[in-house]
Amino acid sequence: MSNPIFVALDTPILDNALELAKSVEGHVGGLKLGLEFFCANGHHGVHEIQKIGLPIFLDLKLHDIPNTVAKAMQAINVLEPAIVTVHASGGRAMMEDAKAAAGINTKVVGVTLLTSLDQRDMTSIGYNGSPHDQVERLANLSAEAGLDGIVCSGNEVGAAHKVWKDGYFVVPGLRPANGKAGDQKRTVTPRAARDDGASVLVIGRPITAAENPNSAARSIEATL
Ligand SMILES: O=c1ccn([C@@H]2O[C@H](COP(=O)(O)O)[C@@H](O)[C@H]2O)c(=O)[nH]1
Repeated sequence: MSNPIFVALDTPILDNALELAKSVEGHVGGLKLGLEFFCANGHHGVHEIQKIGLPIFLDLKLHDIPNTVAKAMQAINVLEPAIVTVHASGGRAMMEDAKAAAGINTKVVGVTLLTSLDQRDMTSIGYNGSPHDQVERLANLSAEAGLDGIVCSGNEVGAAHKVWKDGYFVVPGLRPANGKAGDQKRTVTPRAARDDGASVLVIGRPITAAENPNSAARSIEATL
């Protein structure tokens, strides 16, 4: 079994991202770069991180009209990311065009409901139903649009797996037992998410904000 942990290198400073990635490279299976890093460092930054030799997950959460998202996808194909995110709430046509524009070896996954949102937040933005309902609805739509999988919290990944047997499930919002949730509202442990069928475990601050990121990554890996 390959290591499912993708560490989230959430920093705008390239040297810090490189240092973090090198400090944990033996204990993670991939490196996730998000908006903070990409806006500050662009393609050059991604190329530098790629030199470490681990798969790159570009978590750009694209969300716009289909034409714009497809063009953005074409513009990042040269980086050959292993995984790219789009917001599933962008709709079926947007997801279809995103997948059609992506490179053959890139998995395109749809963000269903951010792990920083709970039932109360859903109601305030006008979504009906529970987080489970929303994740299932957007998992079905993502599958119909031809995506490879979804992003959801560990609370829903088991149910999503049942409705999409061969889907690819990316799970952030992970916290070791007694870990600080911070801005995350739907959290589970990495082990629970793995047991419920997560394909990728996205872990940021529990590793990157630890006093010793290498030993934090090692001890999380040991729980899997
Ligand atoms: O629903 C989502 C989608 C993406 N993320 C990203 O995952 C990491 C989580 O970082 P932590 O420090 O482990 O909380 C971060 O890069 C988010 O942008 C998410 O948390 N939830």
